Amino acid sequence: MSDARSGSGGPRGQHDGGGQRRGPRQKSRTAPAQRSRQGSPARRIALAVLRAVGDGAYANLELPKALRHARLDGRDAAFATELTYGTLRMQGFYDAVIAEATRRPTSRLDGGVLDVLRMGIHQVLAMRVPDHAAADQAVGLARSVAGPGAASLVNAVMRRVSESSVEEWRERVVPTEPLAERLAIEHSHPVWIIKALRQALIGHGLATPETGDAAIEELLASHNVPAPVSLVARPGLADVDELLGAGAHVGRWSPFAAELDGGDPGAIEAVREGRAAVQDEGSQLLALALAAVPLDAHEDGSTERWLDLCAGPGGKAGLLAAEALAQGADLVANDVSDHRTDLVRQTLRPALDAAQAAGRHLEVRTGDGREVGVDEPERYDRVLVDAPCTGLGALRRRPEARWRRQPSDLVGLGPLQRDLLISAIEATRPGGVIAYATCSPHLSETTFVVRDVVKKRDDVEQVDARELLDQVATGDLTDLGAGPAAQMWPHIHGTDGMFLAVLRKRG
Ligand SMILES: C[S@@+](CC[C@H](N)C(=O)[O-])C[C@H]1O[C@@H](n2cnc3c(N)ncnc32)[C@H](O)[C@@H]1O
Repeated sequence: MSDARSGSGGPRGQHDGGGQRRGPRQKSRTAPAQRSRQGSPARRIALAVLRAVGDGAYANLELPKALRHARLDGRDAAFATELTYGTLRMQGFYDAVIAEATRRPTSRLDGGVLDVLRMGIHQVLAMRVPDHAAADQAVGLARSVAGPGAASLVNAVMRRVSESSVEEWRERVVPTEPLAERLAIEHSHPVWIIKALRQALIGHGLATPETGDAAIEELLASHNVPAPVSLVARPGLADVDELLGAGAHVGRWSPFAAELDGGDPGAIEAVREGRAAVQDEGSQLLALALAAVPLDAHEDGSTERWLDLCAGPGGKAGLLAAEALAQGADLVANDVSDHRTDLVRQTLRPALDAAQAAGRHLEVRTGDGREVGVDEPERYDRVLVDAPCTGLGALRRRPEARWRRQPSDLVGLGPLQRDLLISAIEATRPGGVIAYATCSPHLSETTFVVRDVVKKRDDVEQVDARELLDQVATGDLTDLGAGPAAQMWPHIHGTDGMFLAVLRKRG
């Protein structure tokens, strides 16, 4: 289930998520009065997912499972999706509203009741659900999770919240300064992320200290808008026209992209068969840029060998495999985790079949990427290091990530990212290229990693990743930063916040 579904009309209309618009054949098994007492199916699902996310689950995995299990689709599924994702995104703002309305910190509320309130407020302030319907349902849910006492508290809070508009609530709970604290409530992000992203906007050369405040505000706002569902038609396996015929429209940057305005991508045959997939366009461009770097042919006429060092779950490997097949190259897709390599195998299934039929070497393997440089020195022509990172560039797709991530995550990731890049360089033959990528613009995971590694070596030079991306893009791709690395941004390019640095090993 993609969050683009949530933007598709249903939840923003007069639908109240109570299942009242079901046709006679789709009747809920519970009677209307009982639905209100316990909350509608869509709301119960949203609450269950929020509770699971509170216990460490991922909304994008949990929600589709819950929707399938409850056999919810159409408008009810869209309602549950918007309710879940929207509530998670705006949690920071809603908690400020709840604290003001209850005159107590949210930490003093039961977790289930807090989630019920956040959901109820999202319906009233962001989904145009009638106040009485949102309140009734919230009361029903509160009673079922925490008993009658909680129900009357929720009733009182919902009534108080409904008395003011979202603008009035903003005026009441958003501080005018300092900037980070204002943005933290208004755009619902932790302060440390706001500060890090502002530094990243300036550090990558998109903003200056003078324009940084406006730029960070635009970026944060973009994280609260559901991301489009970008599809990739894997070259040689599917055609963009096939996706357009299934209702998608042409993508913005990638020659293999199409975009869905709504609906379930799994309903498209090419996606079901793995010939096409959901993939951010920035992600597509990174893989294409690495595949397109001009390289001298091997003197002995042997084929190129490509390596995807951190391949799981296989998004970029899917595109690299298709490009490798088209160019007559071999590819190894590696990941440290068995589970992730299983996912890569699934993603690459059609490409594995095609490679076998063509007599090409396409291998999926499990291994620690930090050891490849020692085990296979100078073996590969093109190496992708899509490094494990905080994912701060993909916050619009992972609504809970902003609350789950901690600054301490960077401490463990930094050495790993550097070791993986060093190993990739060791594994690359002289004259070959290494692409270092992250779906985070954080300077500690991007520029600083590349700078630290490059300054200690005399066998690599950085090439202009912006030019490479622009060459493979269908449109005029600008605003990628000061170079030679490239940084894409959701609020500028409509992609995830992908970083790419390309190194060439001296011949
Ligand atoms: C950002 S994800 C890669 C995404 C992938 N390239 C794609 O497009 O679908 C990072 C991956 O690095 C893997 N990883 C973490 N540590 C690793 C290591 N030491 N060696 C190899 N892979 C590692 C993780 O398991 C994770 O699958």
